[in-house]
Amino acid sequence: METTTSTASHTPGSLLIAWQLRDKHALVVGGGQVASSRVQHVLAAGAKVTVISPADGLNEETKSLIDDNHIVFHDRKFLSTDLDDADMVLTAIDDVELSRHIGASCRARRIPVNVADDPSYCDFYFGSQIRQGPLQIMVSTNGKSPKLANIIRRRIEESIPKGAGEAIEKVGLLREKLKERAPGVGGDVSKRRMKWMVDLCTSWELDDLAGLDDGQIEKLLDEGWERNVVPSRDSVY
Ligand SMILES: C[C@@]1(CC(=O)O)C2=NC(=C\c3[nH]c(c(CCC(=O)O)c3CC(=O)O)Cc3[nH]c(c(CC(=O)O)c3CCC(=O)O)/C=C3\N/C(=C\2)[C@@H](CCC(=O)O)[C@]3(C)CC(=O)O)/[C@H]1CCC(=O)O
Ligand SMILES: NC(=O)c1ccc[n+]([C@@H]2O[C@H](COP(=O)([O-])OP(=O)(O)OC[C@H]3O[C@@H](n4cnc5c(N)ncnc54)[C@H](O)[C@@H]3O)[C@@H](O)[C@H]2O)c1
Repeated sequence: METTTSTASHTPGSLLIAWQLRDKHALVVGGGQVASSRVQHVLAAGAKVTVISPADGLNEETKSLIDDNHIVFHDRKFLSTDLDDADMVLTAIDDVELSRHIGASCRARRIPVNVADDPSYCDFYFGSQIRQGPLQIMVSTNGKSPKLANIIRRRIEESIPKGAGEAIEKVGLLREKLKERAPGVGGDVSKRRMKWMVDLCTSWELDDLAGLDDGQIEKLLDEGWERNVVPSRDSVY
């Protein structure tokens, strides 16, 4: 009898988004190794971070994160009132019952929550992450295999072009200046801006974009944008 195999998954995936957490309140419950990784992730997103854990349960990394950053730290066990001003909750405690209780309370209050290692209580999962300046890459296996996410992430990391982060930074700067020269949303101005940016990004090498300084950015705009052409790298450098 013939059998068919399929690699297609019938369960849906997850929504991959870059969540803007700047100045929002992120509550981390726990102070061990997993908590320290969560704290680093939410700090990198510019969140206002609160950590709840008895001080004698903090590992060295979490301790230094608390010492070196603007983190509100409460040296005690979790209280339900801790959820009051939280925009996001991350639990990383070695108490499954309490973790689930916190997960369920967050759901009831519609606060997005991640309960480490307990997928059915998570509104979102963490993934294996790469950050190089403004470049952010996350590998998710949608809960199927965190270790493989880690391995695949390392391979991707090795293959990222060297100047990628710097190139993105410079193009970001250029786009800001371009929007100052040609402000407005939608319509012809947007169309022209987008076409010019696409042409520039596709015709220049990443390294050349990465090497742009402020003066060259101005030159690119004066001689390129204003004349509606994409100048060669050599004419700008
Ligand atoms: C990616 C990473 C991000 C991070 O946490 O920052 C992450 N787990 C990492 C490592 C890791 N976790 C585990 C191992 C042991 C080996 C293995 O099982 O593979 C290793 C590897 C190691 O330790 O080396 C055990 C584990 N994890 C979960 C369960 C429960 C279950 O599967 O039911 C169990 C079984 C517990 C048990 O058996 O008792 C659940 C989750 N772990 C997730 C994320 C979410 C899904 C991610 C995805 O979609 O792929 C999800 C669903 C929820 C969440 O926690 O957000 C980080 C790697 C970061 C990096 O190195 O780059
Ligand atoms: N997703 C992952 O990558 C991953 C990896 C390893 C472990 N885990 C899970 O994450 C959880 C935490 O792992 P860990 O290695 O950081 O644990 P850990 O034992 O090092 O730390 C537990 C922390 O919880 C704190 N804590 C305990 N009870 C508390 C309470 N009532 N209120 C506030 N804080 C409290 C302790 O002070 C301690 O800081 C475990 O449940 C583990 O299964 C997840």
